[in-house]
Amino acid sequence: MPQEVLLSLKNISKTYTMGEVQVEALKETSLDIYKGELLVILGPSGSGKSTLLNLMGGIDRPDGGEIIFDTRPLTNAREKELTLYRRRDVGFVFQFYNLIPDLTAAENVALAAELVAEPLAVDEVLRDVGLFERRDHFPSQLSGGEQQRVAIARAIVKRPRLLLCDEPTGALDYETGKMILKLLSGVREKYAGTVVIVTHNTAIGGMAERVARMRSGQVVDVSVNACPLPPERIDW
Ligand SMILES: Nc1ncnc2c1ncn2[C@@H]1O[C@H](COP(=O)(O)OP(=O)(O)OP(=O)(O)O)[C@@H](O)[C@H]1O
Repeated sequence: MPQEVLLSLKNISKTYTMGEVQVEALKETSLDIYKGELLVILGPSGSGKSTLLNLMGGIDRPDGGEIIFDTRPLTNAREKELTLYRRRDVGFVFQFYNLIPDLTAAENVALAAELVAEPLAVDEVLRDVGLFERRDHFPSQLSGGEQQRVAIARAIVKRPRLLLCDEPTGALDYETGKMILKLLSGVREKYAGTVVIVTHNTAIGGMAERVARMRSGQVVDVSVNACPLPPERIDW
């Protein structure tokens, strides 16, 4: 059965200008993301992974090319439309959690829930990530792994159609990193979402259904993983 495309990036370019210097972060590159898949994007530092993820999530706009979410073109969308896309359709998980420090775990999640018409129940999601008991703790009272679990809860409470994770294990030790990958895999199964993970850690590619590899601003290879491994079986 042909797979349906959720997000299509066609011939995307992005150049950053810093004073006199221009950095071509993406060079006419293309990638489709299928509905319901777990896609891992691998590449060395500076290859353009985060830039691509930010464009996917409507955080930034390309200089050239086309981005289509389902049937909606995002490339020339008005700012308001792009804001609604970010709020309703996309969940983000970043390397450094980005929680609001003076809100508790539950309040961080509840704030995100307010952005959408039909969120999941905050307490249910906190249970899913194993943090219900610590719902009234502030980020500074939580470990890195726990903060990342709150960040995942905050992302999925909106029931996003697309969950974008930028180096979600990058700041965590091996065991905690694996626990976070297991959690991402579990929430994806429970909520049947589409998940994209960007990382330089090639081992994480083992759990993906497809792996896209980036080099120097381009997706240079996309491969299908016939037997994705459960997160507990990957090693680095
Ligand atoms: N806001 C910005 N301003 C200027 N240059 C930028 C900006 N963001 C990214 N770049 C440059 O664009 C290129 C691609 O960066 P990007 O962060 O997308 O790569 P990456 O593969 O995610 O790298 P890393 O794994 O180190 O995060 C790099 O050369 C980077 O220095």
